[in-house]
Amino acid sequence: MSEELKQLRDQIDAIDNELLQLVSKRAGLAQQVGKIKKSGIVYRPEREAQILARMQEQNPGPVSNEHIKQLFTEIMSLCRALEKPMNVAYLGPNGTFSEEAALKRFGSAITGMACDSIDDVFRMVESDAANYGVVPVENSSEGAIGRTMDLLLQTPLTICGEIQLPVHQFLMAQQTDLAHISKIYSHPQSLAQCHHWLKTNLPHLPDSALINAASNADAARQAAADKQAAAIASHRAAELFGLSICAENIEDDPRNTTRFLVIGKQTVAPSGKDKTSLVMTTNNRSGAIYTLLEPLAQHGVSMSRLESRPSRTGLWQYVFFVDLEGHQQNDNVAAAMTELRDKAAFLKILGSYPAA
Ligand SMILES: O=C(O)C(=O)C[C@]1(C(=O)O)C=C[C@@H](O)C=C1
Repeated sequence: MSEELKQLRDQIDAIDNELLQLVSKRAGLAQQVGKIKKSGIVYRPEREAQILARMQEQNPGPVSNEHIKQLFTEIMSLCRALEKPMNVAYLGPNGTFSEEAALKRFGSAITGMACDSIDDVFRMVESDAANYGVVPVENSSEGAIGRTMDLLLQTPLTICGEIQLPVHQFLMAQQTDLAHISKIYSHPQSLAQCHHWLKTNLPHLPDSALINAASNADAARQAAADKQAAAIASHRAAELFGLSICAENIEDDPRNTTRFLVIGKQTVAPSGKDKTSLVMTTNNRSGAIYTLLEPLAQHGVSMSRLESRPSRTGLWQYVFFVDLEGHQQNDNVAAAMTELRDKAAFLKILGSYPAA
């Protein structure tokens, strides 16, 4: 070993020793914080969001902000687990984007609970079998996930956070020669998201060779059992099922992103950069939606999302899902909510939480 290499490695060893001492000291402090928390609620999304924002602001480089965020998410994950172990439910099986979203937010020091359906994720949290749930709510190219929105309307749970996950799709099979692929399994949304790529790169495949699977991970499982089949799924699914990657990032829109919500039983304090989600109905008079949006404009509250869903209680009646900038404890949002309560036929605040 050259003298220069040895000196550099000696410095890295010394820094690792210091890092270990610092991480252990931090974990000890988190344990003390855990003992002070009388409510028993360990996870504080607003505090974690503030720490991550500060670390990214102060990041001197050369490590990217994305990697700094991952590193500190993982540090907080292990500190949290020392305060109290946490169960997080998500749409399974393992290897789905929902699992990836859960790990992105909570880090790896959690017990993941893969559920069979979005309904089951809600049920697990409602019955206290899981502390939190992670559910998809919208995709940038395919739109809203209707089932999640319908369940949000009924549930007593609150939204405690959001996760934006860039969705990269991979074509995977037991071998990498595209000419040998005679069918492709995937979730219908993923097949739709890769439509153009499939037509261009696998023109020999008829539409009947594109087979719907219950999830992308299930697609990977089926491809692992059939030499002529491929699957479109996440990179993690390829690892889990021992498949080779034939093509990467095959989604038609490279900005393709899915937004997930964290659902739980707590109200989250303001972080300084928050969102508030609510659902409301009009009294069905002409101009009624204008009446509902007017208080927002008057109090200078910006709306980042407006989505309508059939109400299921009457033909051509709708419920409106609205995301606002700000926390319900902020003066302008609170004032707009007070006015909205008078004007809306029904209003439910789903939660305020740190903006992703
Ligand atoms: O500050 C707290 O409340 C802590 O419990 C510490 C800590 C952390 O590791 O910094 C851990 C869990 C919480 O979600 C927030 C922050």
